[in-house]
This record gives sequence, C-alpha cells and structure tokens, in this order.
Amino acid sequence: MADPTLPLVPADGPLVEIRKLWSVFDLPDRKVVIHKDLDLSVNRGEVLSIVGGSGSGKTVLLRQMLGLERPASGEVRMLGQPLQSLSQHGASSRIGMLFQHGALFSAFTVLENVAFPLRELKTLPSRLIEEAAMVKLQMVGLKPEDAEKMPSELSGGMIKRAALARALVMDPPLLLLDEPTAGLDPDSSDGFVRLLRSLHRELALTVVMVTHDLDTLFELSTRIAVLADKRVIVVGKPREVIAFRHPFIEEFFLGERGQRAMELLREYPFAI
Ligand SMILES: Nc1ncnc2c1ncn2[C@@H]1O[C@H](COP(=O)(O)OP(=O)(O)OP(=O)(O)O)[C@@H](O)[C@H]1O
Repeated sequence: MADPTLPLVPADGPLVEIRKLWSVFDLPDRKVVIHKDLDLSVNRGEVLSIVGGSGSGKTVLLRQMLGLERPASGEVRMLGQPLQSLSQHGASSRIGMLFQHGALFSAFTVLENVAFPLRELKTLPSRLIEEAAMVKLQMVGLKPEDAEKMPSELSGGMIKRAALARALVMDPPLLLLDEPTAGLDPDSSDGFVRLLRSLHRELALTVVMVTHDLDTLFELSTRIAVLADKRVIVVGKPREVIAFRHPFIEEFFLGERGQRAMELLREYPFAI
C-alpha cells in the first residue's frame, strides 16, 4: 500500500545508481576498505544478481542501498533520488528488503509481522491494515489459517514467504533479496524461485538479489554483477559474465560447479 505523499518512481533512468562508492569501516586499530570506487546501475524491471566471494561486501552493498550504511565517499541514488532525501521520505516504504534469515519478530503472529510496516505508518485503520496484510499473505502462497500462526510454527519456506509478504506490504517498486533460497531444501527452494519469478512479472518489480546458488541465479537473473577486488568488475548477461577472465569467475562458474552453470545456460537460453 503505497503512501500517496511519497515521490513516485521516475518515468525513466535507472532505479539504482551507485557512483564511485567507498565503504569503509573504522575499527579501533585500523580502517577496513570494503568498496573502492564501486559503480553499479540497476534498470527498471530487471533482476540484477550480485555474486562475489565470501566477505567481498555483497551484504554491505545492499545495506548501502537501504541507507543502513553510510558511504565514506561516492553517491548512492535510489529511485532517481539521492538516498539521503529518499530516507527523509521513508525509503523503507519504497524499497522492500528480504533479509537472509527471514527476520520475523518471534513474538508476533504471521499477520502481525506482515502488517508491521503499515502499523508503523500510524495513519491507516486497523481493518484496512489487516485486509492489506491478508492480500499479501495470499499473494506469497500462504493460507488464511497461517495468519494466526507464530513464526516458530512455520517451516523454513513459510518463514521466507511471510518475510517476503512483509517486504511487499507497502507495494515497493524495488525489492532487495539477500540469499533468498539459502537454507531451503531443494523443493522449497524451487517453489520460492517460481514465486519470485511470477511476482517479478505480475508486480512489475525491479529486483536486486545476492545469491550463491547457481540455480537461483540462472532462473531469475536478467543480469549478473560480479563483486571482486572491492568493486564491480563486470556486469552483464550470464554468458558475458562467464566469458570475463578473472580468478573469482573461473572458480565460481567454471570450476566444479562449471558443468552445472553450462547446463543452466542451455536450460535458460533467454538468460543468454
Ligand atoms: N559493521 C561492520 N564493521 C566492521 N566490518 C564489517 C561490518 N559489516 C561488515 N563488515 C565486514 O565487511 C566485509 C564484507 O561483509 P559482507 O557481509 O558484505 O560480505 P558478503 O560478501 O555478504 O559475505 P558472505 O557471502 O560471506 O555473506 C566482511 O569482511 C565483514 O567482516
């Protein structure tokens, strides 16, 4: 449920535009540089996946997009505006985020979790909030009787779905996903990927996703960005990215997992 007082999504231009970003953490004894002159743009309607080694700064990059980290220098523009000005207008309502571990409030029911961002607005009547949250629960494939369950009663796949419903409750044009299928068994993972693919289409969402999982990567991505050496070293369609020579890309796509990557390229020719 979009807040009508918020600025609309721009008619054209990228929804995410990052220029010369530096992310630096101040430790007691030193500074740690995570991103150095990082550039990245995400166009309307695409599913852009970010891959990179462990600790390469993928989650920190998502946190920069949400305004949860502050750039040491450089610029982060989201939905056509500098992030600082979007934050003042409540970026959380315009950018949906699915955290890696679902992050539901354990003391709230599923419905209360999904409704939470709408309640925080403090402008809508309770009945309307509940109705909007129920619509989102159904949209992610949960049943009406799941609404009153506690998170501890849910399977891993249901937790992801409930967290996704909460991320979508404000009808954001942009959705960020951190390892959406991590921890799910293969069947739940396939089901969740199918759900993400249909929601992407039906809601005309723009999606930025971090994933290690090759199946998730190839089934959903329209482009892939590779994070290495503190910046985005290549961004493009899967075939273009695989052709780029870099030790991380060789290890990630062409090592033991390479055969699966090649099978997936054949299975998903639209991604080529
Ligand atoms: N608040 C913080 N203070 C200091 N260092 C941090 C902080 N947050 C993240 N880091 C460091 O930044 C680096 C990048 O972290 P990040 O979580 O973005 O990696 P990642 O690419 O998502 O890794 P993984 O695939 O293992 O989840 C890591 O070395 C991490 O220790």
